[in-house]
Amino acid sequence: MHPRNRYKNNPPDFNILAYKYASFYPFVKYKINGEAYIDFKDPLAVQKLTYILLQHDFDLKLDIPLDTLCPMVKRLLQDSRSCSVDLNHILYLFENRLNYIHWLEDLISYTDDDDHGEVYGFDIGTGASCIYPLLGCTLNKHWKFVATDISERMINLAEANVERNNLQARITIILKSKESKLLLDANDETKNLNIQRFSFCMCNPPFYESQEQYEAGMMFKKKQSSATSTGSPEEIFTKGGEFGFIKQILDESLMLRERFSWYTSMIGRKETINKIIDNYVLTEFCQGQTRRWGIGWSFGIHRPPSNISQPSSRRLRKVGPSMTEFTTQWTIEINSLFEYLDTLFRALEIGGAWTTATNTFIGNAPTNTWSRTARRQRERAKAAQQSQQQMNMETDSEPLFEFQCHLEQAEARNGNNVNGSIAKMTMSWTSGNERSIFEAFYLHVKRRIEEKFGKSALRP
Ligand SMILES: C[S@@+](CC[C@H](N)C(=O)[O-])C[C@H]1O[C@@H](n2cnc3c(N)ncnc32)[C@H](O)[C@@H]1O
Repeated sequence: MHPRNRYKNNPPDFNILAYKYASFYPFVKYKINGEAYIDFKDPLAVQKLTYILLQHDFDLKLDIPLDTLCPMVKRLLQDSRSCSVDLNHILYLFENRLNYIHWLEDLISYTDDDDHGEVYGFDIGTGASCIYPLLGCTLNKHWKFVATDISERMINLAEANVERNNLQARITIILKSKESKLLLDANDETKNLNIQRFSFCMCNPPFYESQEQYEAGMMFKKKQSSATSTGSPEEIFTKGGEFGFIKQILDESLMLRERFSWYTSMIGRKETINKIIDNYVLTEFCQGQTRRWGIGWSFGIHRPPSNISQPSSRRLRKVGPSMTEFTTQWTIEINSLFEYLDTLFRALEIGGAWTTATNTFIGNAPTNTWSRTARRQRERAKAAQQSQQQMNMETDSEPLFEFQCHLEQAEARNGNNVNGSIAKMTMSWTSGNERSIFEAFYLHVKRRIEEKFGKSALRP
């Protein structure tokens, strides 16, 4: 939690809140030991708590229908499976919103934005609550906001919340169309804004691309939700998912450049981080006394080997991209390793072939067959007698990733004496979108080799 987050080491006290706010009192229950709690399966109770916290701690008044994305209610409904009180859980989403605002405060304190008296923020997709502009303006008296949304209903509700807090002079709300740019657009109301420079744009994008992606995401979560989502479709879904949304901000930033000091966005799905910032390369050019650096990035899926993507200087590697090659060696004969890997790749339904002249397997993974979750899903699909056609479709699509596995033989030595063989395996990621899937595959292969040849066969 951000060190300035007011809830750090200072969780809200239900007793005080119940005592102070008569409308909250009916929602507070007591355990035998006197501990106060609220029933998190009751959306009204959670919504009430949100309102009371905003009022008590930020002097903000909010009114949001339950079917819109109330800052905490939606997530709480998805996650709460028991009535037990977990204060960290209650505050989870709310605190995160505060964390985002405090992070922006930190970011712009390192630019000259804070010196100009007025700071302008741009909230893309402000939602019914208009929560970021309201919190931002309450915590920072010199901040102003432009807040947008594509839903007329959200815009009306957001405007009402701004008026409720008498912040119309500092928060401008603009209805956008789905087709228009996310930031400034010559064809909508943003063209009338007389603001030369925004200190930041911020965004809590709709995370998912489709109902299927949303359900798959939920399936991967360990704890299944029994409650249904209260978010309306446009809050949860967007074409291309959050990656598409953020990539659009990135594209627009290339045109707008310094009109915004910082372009920022919340990311809801960890794999999006890799997609956005993963495929870049960094190098150092040294010529005589002159030192220069080269940076390159790609929206494609090809992964250059580490000697090209990584700078050679160790110090610079800290800011370089993550490794695409992993090397391990064992004290075994190369032929034993070759035979075992050949069988293993077949069992894992890996496509590709060995180039025996170079001891290199050039392969691809059509589907994830190695993770426990994937195995369970496949078993379930088989049990549900998924049609053969569906199963084929899975394998006909683009592979998850492509890789090379190169084997080398070396002599194990003890001083000048040769006392065995070393087989060295280098696994390289050559193509694909998700680093984590390739890494999980590599770790699986490594573990299986160690299971087969025993721990004693580990690197000398
Ligand atoms: C996940 S909600 C976030 C709401 C609010 N900012 C919050 O954090 O509670 C995403 C919002 O983005 C809006 N939205 C979707 N596409 C948009 C677009 N192209 N331009 C602006 N807003 C958009 C949705 O209507 C929705 O209100």
